[in-house]
Amino acid sequence: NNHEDPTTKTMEDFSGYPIHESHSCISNTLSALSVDAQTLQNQIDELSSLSDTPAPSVTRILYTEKDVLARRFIKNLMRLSGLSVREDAVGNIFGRWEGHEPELAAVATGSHIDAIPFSGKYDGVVGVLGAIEAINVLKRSGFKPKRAIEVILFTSEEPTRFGIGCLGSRLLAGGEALAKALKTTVDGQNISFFYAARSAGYAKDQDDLSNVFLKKGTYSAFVELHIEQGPILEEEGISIGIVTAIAAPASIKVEFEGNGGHAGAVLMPNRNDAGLAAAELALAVERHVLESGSIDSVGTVGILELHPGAINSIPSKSHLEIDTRDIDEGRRNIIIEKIRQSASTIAKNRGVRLSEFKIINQDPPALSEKSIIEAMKASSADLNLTHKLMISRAYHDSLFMARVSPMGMIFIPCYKGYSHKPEEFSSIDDISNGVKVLALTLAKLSIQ
Ligand SMILES: NC(=O)N[C@@H](O)C(=O)O
Ligand SMILES: [Mn+2]
Ligand SMILES: [Mn+2]
Repeated sequence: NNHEDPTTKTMEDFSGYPIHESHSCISNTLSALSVDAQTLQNQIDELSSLSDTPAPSVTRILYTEKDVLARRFIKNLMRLSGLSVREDAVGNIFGRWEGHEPELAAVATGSHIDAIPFSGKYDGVVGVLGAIEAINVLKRSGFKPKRAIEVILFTSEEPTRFGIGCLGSRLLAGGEALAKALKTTVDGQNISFFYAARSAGYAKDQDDLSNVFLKKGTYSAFVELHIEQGPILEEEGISIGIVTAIAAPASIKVEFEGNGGHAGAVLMPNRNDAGLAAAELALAVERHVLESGSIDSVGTVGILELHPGAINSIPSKSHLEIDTRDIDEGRRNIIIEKIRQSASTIAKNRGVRLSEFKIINQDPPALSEKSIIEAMKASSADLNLTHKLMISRAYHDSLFMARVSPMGMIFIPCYKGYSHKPEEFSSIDDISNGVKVLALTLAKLSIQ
């Protein structure tokens, strides 16, 4: 063993990597990285067919029949890649490639396969199928990890069915409050979380989800590959985005109740219209966001429902769901307070009752780990791929994995930055570049 050789010693001190092991195996790996692009594209296309809406749109909601079929599809691919597969009580799925020092904390990667109504086939999916292919790439190159590498399929990154995003990763990160809340959580059809989970084969004999919580130090690093969901990389012709921070998301549920009544017979001065209260609040959300004076503040009313929802009946109830985000948590919280104030002012002015103003989640932003950013930058450089540092305005499971593990994210370009709609698209070349950077980054992190 060549530790006696002073020059080698310094290199090891300098890089912190055991020279012989790292550089040689990484450089060998580097030269042998080949992505099976056609197979990967076929898998993306096949998975997109497991949808409750017609192509090119994809709709795949948590614990539905299509979701269960898609989960089976992923588990098969994990097994085909020689990974040992396990699932937890809410359906987070783990595929493990054992390392030659299994007692060390593993390196993890992963994303989600659930898709909001009428969305595209790349959001989340690239980070799951791409992660499995990244392991295939490393295996093909003859690389042997020291730390185990795990691919995670996170349950319900999208908030569609039970109104809370990143349900699986929040629980992995020790979401006590969420575990408690899920005992009484129902979806829009009044189906309980546990009934739905059991119909999909999860949460068999228990509703105590504390065993989903990850033990501290389970992972030494977590890296997620994802489409940018913005136009920057495509516009600037850059291949790889290295995420330095993830914006802080929050969501609010609001309900107004008024008197309702006949659209013809009730005169305007005698109305307490819950629908107009909702409309006024929606515009107030936009105003308060713009008042922040920062381009980084955003606010969306993505759900606005009126009851009874009849053209000739004055809305007696209205339901809004508000999504507001910012990379500056303080600035976002000021917006939330302004929205709360407006809701009660509007209710008073219009003589309707503010029957609910509930903050569903109000999460802090997350910062990527410096050493992982360095590993992603070095991997991109090693692969001669242009790259830039950027922030994520969309949230991801990484936002919560950052609570229990050093975190990093790799972005790839997507067509016009489209996402959450059927026109969402990333080329297989861009996806393959992302898979290579992910593979090399996982290799570097797994020999640390
Ligand atoms: N990445 C992504 O689309 N996450 C969403 O759930 C979101 O709303 O940001
Ligand atoms: Mn999404
Ligand atoms: Mn996503």
